[in-house]
Order: sequence, then structure tokens, then C-alpha cells
Amino acid sequence: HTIRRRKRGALPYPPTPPGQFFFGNLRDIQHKTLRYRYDELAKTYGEIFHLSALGQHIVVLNTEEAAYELFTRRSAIYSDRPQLALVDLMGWDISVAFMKYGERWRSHRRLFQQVLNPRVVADFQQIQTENINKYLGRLLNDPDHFSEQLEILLGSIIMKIVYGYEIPEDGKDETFTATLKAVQNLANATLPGSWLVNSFPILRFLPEWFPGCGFRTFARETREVVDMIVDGPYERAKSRASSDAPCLVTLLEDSIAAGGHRNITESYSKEVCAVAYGSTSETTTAVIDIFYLAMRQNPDIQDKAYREIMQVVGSERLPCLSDRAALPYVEAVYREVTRWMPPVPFSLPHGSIEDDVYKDYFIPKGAFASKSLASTARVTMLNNEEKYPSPRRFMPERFLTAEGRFNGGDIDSILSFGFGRRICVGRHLADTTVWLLFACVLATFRIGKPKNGVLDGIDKLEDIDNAFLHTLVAHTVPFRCSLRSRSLEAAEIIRQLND
Ligand code: HEM
Repeated sequence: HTIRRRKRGALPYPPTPPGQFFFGNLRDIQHKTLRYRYDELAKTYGEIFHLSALGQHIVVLNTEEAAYELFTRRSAIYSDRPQLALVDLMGWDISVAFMKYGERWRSHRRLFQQVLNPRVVADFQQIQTENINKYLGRLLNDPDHFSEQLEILLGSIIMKIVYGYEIPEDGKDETFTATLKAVQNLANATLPGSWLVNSFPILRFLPEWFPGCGFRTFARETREVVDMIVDGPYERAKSRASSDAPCLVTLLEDSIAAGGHRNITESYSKEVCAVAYGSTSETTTAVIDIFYLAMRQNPDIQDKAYREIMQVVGSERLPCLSDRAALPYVEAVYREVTRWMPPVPFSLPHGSIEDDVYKDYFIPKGAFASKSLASTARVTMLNNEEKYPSPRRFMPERFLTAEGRFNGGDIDSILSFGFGRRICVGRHLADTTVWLLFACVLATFRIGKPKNGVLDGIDKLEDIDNAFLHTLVAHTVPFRCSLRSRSLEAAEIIRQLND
């Protein structure tokens, strides 16, 4: 306690913009276009700034160095998560992503790592490939709906991996649709500053009929859906399981039966499965949409990637994951997509469990440390002008040496997956799915702007940075592309694979 007081007494908080009487920086925290507000603050204050309102401290880190120092090197302190009242009310407290740093989080995370580590994920390659082939088939027949088809693609992959179950080709599956809804509600509920009940948890005790308590209805309806997706598909998978190929349900059941897990019950595995399923669609769809947008704006880059694939893989088959190391330019395109617009621009906040000092600034226990991964400010992590010159230009070459060798580091250096002990636990699955999809689309289609002068949401924007919504996951405004198959040969391969 003495140390805390001494630090606090002697050292200032990180730079803090002026706030209002009593409400402090609430207006900044609840800003409708938070990314732009953080941009302005980052331009003014640089590496680190601090906001406080109603007893809550938020520290925003704008450089990789600061994030690495706090979230990775000091991860014993910065691995907690803020508890959001609305997330609990909705029943999403089953998600490891929102759990407090402690025993329950550790057990959940361990189960995740057991079933989504690189070795296990490698066994899912066949499922990824088959579903990507089907997606290419749909692109061939219906290129205009490249984005809408992504939900079915990712739903099919993850449903098969988690529950060993195939959803119908048209995506009309009760669990699948319900999960999408529950996850969209979750993303809405966690957007910094958008719900008063998250800032004033006391409001959760007001009855649903009370004026202004629409959040209670929203939460109750979501909870019903969450309850449904946790139990139903898991039980169905168990009753089917024995004859099928392994899926997360069987892997977890076997692992629990084999012992070695203290205090872990089946409810944990059910939650892990529902959360794996729920974490995939929003984020992965966003990154693929960002890819389509970047490619349509940069035809030369696309052509270069295509030429590399033709040279290494040839035109008689599609690329596969074992070609990855031989396709440095495609790898660089993938890395640049995640840098240019990280799908989760603020990542998720890390909570601190002890008072701390960073560069002579005092960071109080219980502060939420947030990262501003990318924005247009030239100082934020992935837009840092010194490290990434002309940061808003899409330039895969940043990740290549002068000789064209890839130099972007391993998967843990993809900052879009977060940091430290809370780094995305599904990253190996996301990474292989996304890379394979990019490579296969680049090998078979040319992505262009809409034909015949048709304008879309993006063309009407003055600045392409406005194309990304101000939500937790950076979805794009709707946009169109014209997709044409690269060659008759490419179209024929896709048809054969779908026969
Ligand atoms: C391209 C797709 C994805 C992106 C960009 C992404 C990004 C992220 C980010 C930024 C975090 C927070 C990291 C931090 O706090 O430092 C996170 C956490 C998490 N992600 Fe992902 N993710 C993706 C796909 C997936 C998939 C496919 C799964 C599951 C199958 C998944 C499961 C999780 C879980 C469970 C957490 C919480 C980890 C914890 O709090 O301990 N993610 N992800």
C-alpha cells in the first residue's frame, strides 16, 4: 500500500486530455467515431495517453514497443479483462475472451490450446480445402455475392471442425444463424463507450420495463440464443461422434476422459466449443472483406501475386498450405492486409491487476490498457511512419527483403492477433484459413472495380479510410467487385473440384 501511495504521489498519470467537471473524459470514451478520436489524441500525445471517467482509468498505447513492454514482458500484471455488465447479462461470460485473469480463464484457455494448437489445426486442412473449393465454385456462378458467401464458407468450416457437422449448402441452419446473431450482439455490446450500463453497472439492477432499459431486453434475448448454442449442437455431436472424423467435441471429451484436468467439467468443453464457433465468423469475414477491398484497389499487386503462384504452383492445381513457404509475395500480401486495416482495430483491452509505472507514468491497478493498433494517425502501432513509411499505402513489399525474401516474422508477430497471454487463441486456425483462401482466390480470379461505371459505397467516399465501420470489428461499408476467372483453365479446375 505504501509503495502504491508513493508511486502515485510522485508520478503523474500518462498525458490526459482536458475533461469535463465530474464526467472527466467520458465524452472521449463514448465518442461515436472512437477510432478518429483516438487518432487525434495519438497525434497530440504520442506513444501513450490516458483517459479517466467516473473512477475508471483507460490507458491507450500507440506503439508496438509500449504494447510489447506491458502486455508481453509484464504480462503477469496486464492479462486481466474489464468486466462488462452487458456481456454478463447476455450470457457471454462463458467466453474465455471476457473472463477475468484467474483459474477459470486458465482452464478454458488450456482446453483451447489443446485443440487449436498448430499440430491439431494441421489436421483440419482437408476441411479448410474442401470448403474453400466449394466457395470458389460459388464465386464462379455468383461472383457478385463474394462477401455474402463468406459467412457460409466460414460457418461450414468451423461447424465441421467444432461439431463434425455439415451445414446445408444454402447456410440455412438454425445453430449457425443463431450464432451469427448472438455474436453480432456481443460485438455491439463490447464496443467501447456505446452502452451506459457498461460504464454504470448499477443500471443492470433496474427492471426491463424501466425507461431507458432497452438493454435488458436486448440482453435477455441474446442470453436465450447463447444458451441454445452452448448445449444443443454439443449434445448432438456427442450422439453422432463415434464413427466420424475427430472434431473439437470428441477431442475434448477424450482429453477429459483421459484425466489430467483438475476441476474441469463438461460444461467447460461445451463453452469452449460454442466460443470457438462464435469467435470465427465476425473476425475472419472482416479480414477477407478487407482483402477484397485492398485487391480491387491494387490490381498490380494482385497480378504480381498471381504471377508468383503461376511460377511456383503452376496452372494445373490450386495452391495448398505446403506451398506457403515458397510464396513469399502472397505471404506479404496477407501480412499487409492485416496491417493496413487490422480487423479488430483496438484489439480487446487488457486489465492491470497491480499499480505499475511505465516511463515515469503511473498506471493504477484496475486500469484498462487498450491498444490503438491502426488508424490514420501516423504514430499508431501499424501506421507508424518510421516503421511503415507511407503507412496508408497498401505495400506488401514492406514484408520482403530487397531480394524478395519474406521477413515479416512468425505468426505471433502479426499484431492483429493481439499480445501476451491474451493473444488470440484461434490464430493458427484463422491464419491457415485466411492464407489458403487468399492464395486460392488470387490463383483463380481477378478482382476489379464494378463494371460499367457502377458506383458503390466506397467510390462515393472521399477517403478510403472511411470505408471501415466504427465497430469493434472493422467491417467495411458494402462494396462491389467484379470478379472474373483468371483463365478457362482456372475455371475448369474449380468445376472439376466441385463435381
Ligand atoms: C482473422 C481472424 C481473427 C482475428 C483478427 C482475431 C483477433 C483477436 C484479437 C485481437 C484478440 C484479443 C487479443 C488480446 O487481448 O491481446 C483475440 C482473442 C481471442 N480470439 Fe481471435 N481473432 C481471429 C480469429 C479467431 C478464431 C478463428 C478463434 C477461434 C476459433 C478466435 C478465438 C479467440 C479467443 C477465444 C480469444 C480470447 C483469448 C483470451 O482472452 O485469452 N479468434 N482474437
